Order: sequence, then C-alpha cells, then structure tokens
Amino acid sequence: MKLIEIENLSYKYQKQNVLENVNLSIDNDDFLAIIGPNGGGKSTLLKLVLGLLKPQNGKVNKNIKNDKIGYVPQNTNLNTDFPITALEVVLMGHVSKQKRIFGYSSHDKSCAMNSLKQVGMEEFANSKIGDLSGGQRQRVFIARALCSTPQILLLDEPTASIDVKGQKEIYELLKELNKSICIVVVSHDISVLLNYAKNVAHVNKNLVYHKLDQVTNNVSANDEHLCEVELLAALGKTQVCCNHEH
Ligand SMILES: Nc1ncnc2c1ncn2[C@@H]1O[C@H](COP(=O)(O)OP(=O)(O)OP(=O)(O)O)[C@@H](O)[C@H]1O
Repeated sequence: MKLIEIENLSYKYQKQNVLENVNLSIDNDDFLAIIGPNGGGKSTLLKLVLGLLKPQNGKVNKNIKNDKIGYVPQNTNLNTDFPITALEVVLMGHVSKQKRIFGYSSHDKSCAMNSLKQVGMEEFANSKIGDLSGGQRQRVFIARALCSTPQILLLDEPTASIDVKGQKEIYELLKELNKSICIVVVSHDISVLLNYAKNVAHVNKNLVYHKLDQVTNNVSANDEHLCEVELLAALGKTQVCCNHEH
C-alpha cells in the first residue's frame, strides 16, 4: 500500500529554489534512505511530508492521518542539561493529542513505558536524559515518536554524533521496527545504511530514486570506507560532482 505519494513537488525559501519537480512514492513496508549533500533539501522534503511546510507547487498525497506519522528531528542532543527523565521525554509524545491539566494518566504512562520497552530502554525510564549516552538518548527520542503508534517513522540524521557501535544499534532497532512500520531516514552514513535500507532517494534539489537491491551485487555493504560518491557510482549515477578526497 502506498502511504505517501509526492507529485511534481517544488519548494523555495524566499528566492532560493530548494526542491524542483520532485516525485516520490513511499510504500507501507519501505525502509527508505534519503541521502544528498548539505543543503540539498532533505530536511525540507521531510517537513513537507510532515505538513510543517505547505507545497508551493505540486502535491504531497498522504494515505494516512498526520498523527500516524512519527518524527525524530535533528539535533536531539541539544539541551541535555534539562532536568527531565527518559520517561518524561517519551510522555511528551502524548502532549499534542490531549492537553492535560493534572498530568498524565496511568494509561499514558504505561504506553510510554511500552515505547521505552520497544527501544530497549525501559530500565532507564527514571534516568535523567543528560546522563544517557548519545545512542541511548536517541532511542528515547525514537520511543517518544512511537507513542502515537505511527505507521511511518521519519528520522532526520538519527545517528549524527553517535559512535559506530551506537549507530549500528540504532539501525538494528530501525530494522526491527520496519517489520511493522515504514521507516524513512535522512542520513550521511551510507555504508551503514546499505545494510538496512531497501530504497534510496538522492536529494539535491532534484530527486533521483534507486531500488537498493539492484546495487548490492556491485557494492560490498561491509565496506567501511564506502562514501556517497561510490554508492552513487554503483547505482549508475556516475555524473555526480563533488570535491571528495579519500
Ligand atoms: N527556514 C529557512 N529559511 C530560508 N532558507 C532555508 C530555511 N531552511 C532551510 N533553508 C535553506 O534551504 C536549503 C536546503 O536546506 P535543508 O535543511 O532542507 O537541506 P538538507 O539537505 O537537510 O541539509 P543538511 O544535510 O545540511 O541538513 C539550504 O540552503 C538552507 O540554507
């Protein structure tokens, strides 16, 4: 089933064209990697899917309600000194649905504990968010997005500033979640992503789409040094231009 269908989408901030004539279809069981250079328009595309920005040209057709789209934003490592527990962070996933005057119900709390369990963080429920590692903290933010039992989970650079072991753990978690949820990840971790993603969208104003199973014969997914340029070369998009040096 198609969850999202994007047709001829264009977007500009002031006079700067950021996305041009983008087409993309996302199925309910997809694990889609969105890659591309800094400033290429990846986050803007996610915001358009989320409905945070309105298309200026073209359409974003959604076959799901907005509250069934989970979102893990960039830079969740900011403000780690804030005195809040992992459980409280996850409970914030309920806030937009029902504004509560007298705190959270026991049902909210058990849902939040359930989400923490899904990401393997239930034993850290009462830990301060600032006392967790980057990878653990990211799991808590994923748990927060899971509170609304989403059908699709959008993650914007979920493994930025997390060590290699932590990155793999996050992707293993996403692979597990992908058994029942569509996963869309913006990331620069190409070599890690290759082991997990089913499809790749390269966004640099325009969008070029590739089915990843057509690549795995040409590329070793275990190559730690694989970079975006090599991946795109393997995909057949050899006209990519960059200043990359090994
Ligand atoms: N609110 C905004 N107002 C004006 N320009 C913006 C705004 N948000 C983003 N831009 C610009 O739009 C372009 C695309 O930004 P976007 O964040 O979508 O790229 P990105 O591919 O996610 O980049 P990165 O990999 O660095 O996160 C950039 O040139 C950016 O400076």
